[in-house]
Amino acid sequence: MGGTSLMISPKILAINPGSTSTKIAFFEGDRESWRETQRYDIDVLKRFSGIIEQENFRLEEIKRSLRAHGTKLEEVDAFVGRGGLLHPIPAGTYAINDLMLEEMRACKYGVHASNLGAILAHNLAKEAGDKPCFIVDPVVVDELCDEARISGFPEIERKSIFHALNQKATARRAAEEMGKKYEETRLIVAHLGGGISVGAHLYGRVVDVNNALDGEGPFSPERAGTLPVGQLVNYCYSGKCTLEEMQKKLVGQGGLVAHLGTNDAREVEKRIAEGDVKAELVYNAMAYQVAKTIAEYLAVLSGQVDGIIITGSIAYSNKFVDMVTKRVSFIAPIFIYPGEDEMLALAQGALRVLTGEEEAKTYAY
Ligand SMILES: Nc1ncnc2c1ncn2[C@@H]1O[C@H](COP(=O)(O)OP(=O)(O)OP(=O)(O)O)[C@@H](O)[C@H]1O
Ligand SMILES: CCCC(=O)O
Repeated sequence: MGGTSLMISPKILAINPGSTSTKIAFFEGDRESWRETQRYDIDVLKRFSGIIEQENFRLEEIKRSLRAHGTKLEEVDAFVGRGGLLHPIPAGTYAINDLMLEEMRACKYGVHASNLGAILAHNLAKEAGDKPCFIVDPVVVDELCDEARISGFPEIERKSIFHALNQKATARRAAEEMGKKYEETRLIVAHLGGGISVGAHLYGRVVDVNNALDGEGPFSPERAGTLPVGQLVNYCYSGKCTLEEMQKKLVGQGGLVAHLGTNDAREVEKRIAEGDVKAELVYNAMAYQVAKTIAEYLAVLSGQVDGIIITGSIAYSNKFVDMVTKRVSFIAPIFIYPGEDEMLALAQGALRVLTGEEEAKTYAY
């Protein structure tokens, strides 16, 4: 990959692939010049056997978008992609390397749309003239404390898989609002999206967090969350469904989808407003589980918490946020940051390296 010389206001292209879309944003320094969300028709995606097979298709779509915005590939100084499922790693900005690309392509640690982030960023960087390319705070960021790794079943160690990019970015933002450095704060961050992750941030490290991809934590619009394990085991052996069906029931078709047939929190609120009692109970239960998980981390942080951050798209809902905050506002001041700004977080991660504030880390496992 190209060397990284110090730059004042580098032009950065950030790429964030989701399961049915790719978000692209172009920055000069940390100022966004344009952004686009490319949404793909489900019938078009069906032509591909999996996420990785969509590489060339998405690449061409990104180039089309660059042309439409009058941005030449060669004028981009650096490329940054959302990182996917890799070996567990500390937080930070990583230079994209061959090992990472190989593992993402092979889906060695699992299939996730963000596996394409590094692959797309690398392709574009090469074509632009071997420019620097990075991933930032991928979903496998692992800063768990030793105790948090231990489950009561020695064959199974707890893992850290969560919305690291947005959790870290919003934690930094709250710290700044408090006039402190992120590394000086004790925070609890709840990311409420299609998946839900709640993390305990102790002086800049996420020392405990629910594994949002693997049946831990609150249930979410699409995921089942923590389940009574004995009943789960019995269900798995009941012959009622195959392994693949079970995996889908836990991630993708769990949570609100399983109870109410929709993953859309806005639709659920509409039904509640129309008097749907079941929708109300399930939605209340999701908020109850989020609040309960936040309160668990009060103990992780020994009762000293500077702030609770509520973020992700469901944080746009005053109704849901109120249901959570009424149970946890006794703990610490609440910061509400609706949505996520993963694009800015990606650009800022690249920028910290390009301006010399941080050194790019090397992925080597
Ligand atoms: N304005 C809003 N008010 C309330 N809920 C919303 C709003 N916008 C989106 N949501 C809900 O947020 C949830 C997640 O939607 P989103 O599009 O953010 O998914 P995602 O990007 O796949 O999630 P993740 O953050 O886990 O990656 C959905 O249930 C959606 O209905
Ligand atoms: C687990 C972090 C990302 C996701 O929810 O898919």
